[in-house]
Amino acid sequence: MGTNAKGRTVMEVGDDGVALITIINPPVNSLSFDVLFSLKENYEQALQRNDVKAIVITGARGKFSGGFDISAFGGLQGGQKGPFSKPGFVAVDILTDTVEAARKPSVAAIDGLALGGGLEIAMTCHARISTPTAQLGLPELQLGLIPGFGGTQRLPRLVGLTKSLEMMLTSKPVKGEEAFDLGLVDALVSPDELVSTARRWALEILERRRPWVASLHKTSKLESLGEAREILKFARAQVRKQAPNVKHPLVCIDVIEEGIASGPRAGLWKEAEAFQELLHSETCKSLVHIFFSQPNLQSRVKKGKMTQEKFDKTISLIKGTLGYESFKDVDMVIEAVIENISLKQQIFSELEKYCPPHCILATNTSTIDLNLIGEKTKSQDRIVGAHFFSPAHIMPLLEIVRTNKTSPQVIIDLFDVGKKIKKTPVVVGNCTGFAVNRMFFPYPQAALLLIERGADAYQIDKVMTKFGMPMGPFRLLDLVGFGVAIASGTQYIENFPERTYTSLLIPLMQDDGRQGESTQKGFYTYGDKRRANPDPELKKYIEKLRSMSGVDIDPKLAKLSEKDIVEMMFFPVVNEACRVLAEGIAVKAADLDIASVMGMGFPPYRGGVIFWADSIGSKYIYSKLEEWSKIYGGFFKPCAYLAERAAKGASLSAPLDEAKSRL
Ligand SMILES: C[C@H](O)CC(=O)SCCNC(=O)CCNC(=O)[C@H](O)C(C)(C)COP(=O)(O)OP(=O)(O)OC[C@H]1O[C@@H](n2cnc3c(N)ncnc32)[C@H](O)[C@@H]1OP(=O)(O)O
Repeated sequence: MGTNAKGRTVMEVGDDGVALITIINPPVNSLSFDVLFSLKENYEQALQRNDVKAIVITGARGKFSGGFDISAFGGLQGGQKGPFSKPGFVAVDILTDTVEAARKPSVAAIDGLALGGGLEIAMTCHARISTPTAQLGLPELQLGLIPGFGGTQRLPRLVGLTKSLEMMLTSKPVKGEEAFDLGLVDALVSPDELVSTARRWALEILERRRPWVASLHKTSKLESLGEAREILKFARAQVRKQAPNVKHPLVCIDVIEEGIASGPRAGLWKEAEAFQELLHSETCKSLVHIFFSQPNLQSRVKKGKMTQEKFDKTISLIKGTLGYESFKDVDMVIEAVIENISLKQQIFSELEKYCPPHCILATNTSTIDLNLIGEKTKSQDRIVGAHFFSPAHIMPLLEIVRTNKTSPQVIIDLFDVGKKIKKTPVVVGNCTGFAVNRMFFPYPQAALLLIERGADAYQIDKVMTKFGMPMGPFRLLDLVGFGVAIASGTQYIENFPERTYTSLLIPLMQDDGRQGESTQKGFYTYGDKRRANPDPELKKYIEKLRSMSGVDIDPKLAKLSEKDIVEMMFFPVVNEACRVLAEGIAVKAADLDIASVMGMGFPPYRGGVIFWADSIGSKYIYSKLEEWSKIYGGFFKPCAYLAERAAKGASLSAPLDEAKSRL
């Protein structure tokens, strides 16, 4: 997890009288306590030495710094004390009163990354020189925090309020080129000229041939207080709409406002206090857990819009064909036809005939057991699941499914392809639904169970989006289409009959020509711009269903609170996730957390399904499921894993010693 090396800075003083301080803490030169102490020591020494006229700060191996060492948050959250737990020690004592206020000028020489605390150090320097491709940003909000080393005060003063809000609230970095246009950096140079230019620049500042700017006191880019308040008001409204469940973006806006209204030093103190408080929040703990659970983050950081040129080039690489002739030279095939076992079996027999013997034969099935798909071939060592999530160009997860016959080389090659196409691959074992769909199959089923007994479909969807899901279960069923929902539901009925809730509502609606969004009618009706409108006719189908099945309205379910809905929707998901863990389909709980966030859109600030469940406690979840299973049947019955953890009062994520991993 994170950086284990403690890190340091080194200082070399050149004949030109410039002290070059280099941050060294691979792989991203994060700012551990040791790095910060060493930076402070070297800085103080540079200020004292008579042979030092100016200072340049840079990072080793082409990376300025990836920011504060995130792996140290755990210790701080656990109550670790030290100088850094004193609010303002770094932001005010070191960076503002020592570096920015120094009698000797400093310049930051930035290549690779200057993120979070890294950029905040650079902004306390009196100028910044960057390479055109470096990434500069304050991504702290993606960790449930706000910038803590003065970033909330200096960024608005360097790039203006609107742009700084955008950079902080979206956590997206800008490239050196854009940073130059914005005024965040003072010059762009190639990596081999970086340090020499920065040295010269620092001396020119000393000689007053370049401006000596303390960013904290710069005012030229700031709007008047009245205008600033309007911009901040608009930002607050946006944040309340887009992220209603988290408070740190609003805290960030408050802190920025304090600096504009009461002066930057007051802003620094407010920032320091707010940072300490947010560090201990559940949101921060959840998002840090997600950060360390994912194998590759850069795709998100780098994600940007595609240029027309890149689009044209990409499209030109795609070739269509109606036969198998051209398959003789391919290295990998990913089959993605509908969920029909005999069709898939036929395709794999044909692929085996036409593709070369080394070719990887992958299927994008979301539910069907791979052993069945490959049953009619002799190539079972090359058969693997490459399960992308809809919409595939947006959802970052790639579930790589292996059977006990898939060769390790095939897994490694597919993993490599996954990373190359900027997905987050997670290797899972083979079973119906694999890890993600299996864990989430109770999600729409719980919703169907509830509405048949009197709950309101549109309220359920609303509560789920309020909880942070991208959409509720009924909107999701409309999106995937009733054909797919019935096909995958059939897989669960056949494989897990004792706990699959069988509802005839969707077939009933389908018989009436409703297929979901594709026919503009499902649980919702759809007008222009894919807008989903609640449909009063839904009642008619539910009543018909009740008369067919004999299920009555349950007065309790007809007036569920939001908390009840969340629990009845997600505890069955947690229950199935426990089975997935117990069977070794996923190796560790963190894989299910990341898979639930990246594959199903579970809110990252809740840390993933298992992390969230552990914040509630296995005992409570078990007792609720047990209670509901007595009333509503096997769908809610808690599994043995959950029962055991609840009995021991143990967390669900603690490593499993008894169950053997299938991987
Ligand atoms: C007080 C301040 O305001 C507070 C802060 O500064 S909070 C920190 C702000 N910084 C960030 O949020 C940056 C987080 N890091 C990233 O976005 C990406 O890691 C990156 C863009 C720097 C590099 O991406 P990429 O090249 O894909 O490499 P990636 O696999 O993510 O990271 C390489 C390793 O560095 C670790 N790492 C990256 N940034 C780190 C950080 N700030 N602290 C500790 N470890 C970090 C990763 O966990 C990973 O470790 P691993 O190899 O053991 O899994």
